Amino acid sequence: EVVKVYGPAFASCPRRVLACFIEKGIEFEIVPVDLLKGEQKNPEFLKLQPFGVTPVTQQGDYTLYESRAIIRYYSEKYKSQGTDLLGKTLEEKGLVEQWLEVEAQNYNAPAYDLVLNLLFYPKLGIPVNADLVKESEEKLGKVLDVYEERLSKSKYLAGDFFSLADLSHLPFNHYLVNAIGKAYLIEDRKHVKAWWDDTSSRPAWKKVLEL
Ligand SMILES: N[C@@H](CCC(=O)N[C@@H](CS(=O)(=O)O)C(=O)NCC(=O)O)C(=O)O
Repeated sequence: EVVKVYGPAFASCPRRVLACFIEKGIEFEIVPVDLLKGEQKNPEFLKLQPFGVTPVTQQGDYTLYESRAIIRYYSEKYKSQGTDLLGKTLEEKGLVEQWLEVEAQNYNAPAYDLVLNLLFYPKLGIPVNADLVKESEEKLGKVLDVYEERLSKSKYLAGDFFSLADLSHLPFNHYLVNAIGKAYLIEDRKHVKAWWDDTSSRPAWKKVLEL
């Protein structure tokens, strides 16, 4: 049954879900939500997502929000098709969960603050918080130093297989490298760069960028 994805196809968290769906061959339909008009704060939308952010998914009468919960649920539901994104053994699954949490708890906030300040605020005429940009850049650099060490021993974050943990980084890595002039954070780290070059060249991710 087709899964509805509420959210703009350019936004990072909807893209996290779309990348998963394309890797898994899950049929979806995008329901646009105009963030610049603040549609995500409409009463209708808040009924779906009380925090007023995108994405939300609906399949039949099953509604889910929080992009990382969505990709975990659908990767499990459709584990027998498309790319295996969860790992095979319990130990592999544990490492996928660990690096998904590292992304959500350590990588996301500094990456999000950089993208918000350097990409979206200028478009919305909101002043850039230069101190926060500097702090976020330093914080993200330290996080990526940990990734560099891990990726010097392992092709992907959870092991020798591409997983949700790697996929979860695609949207913000893409903006760092291609939209806000912070490519050096990725490209000056040999193994992080190799990881980015490999994961961003996946056909599924290229399809997301065409949506
Ligand atoms: N934790 C949420 C975050 C979702 C989120 O912040 N979405 C942003 C867009 S983006 O970060 O994915 O680009 C949004 O809808 N922002 C609208 C708003 O903040 O009003 C998730 O992972 O789904």
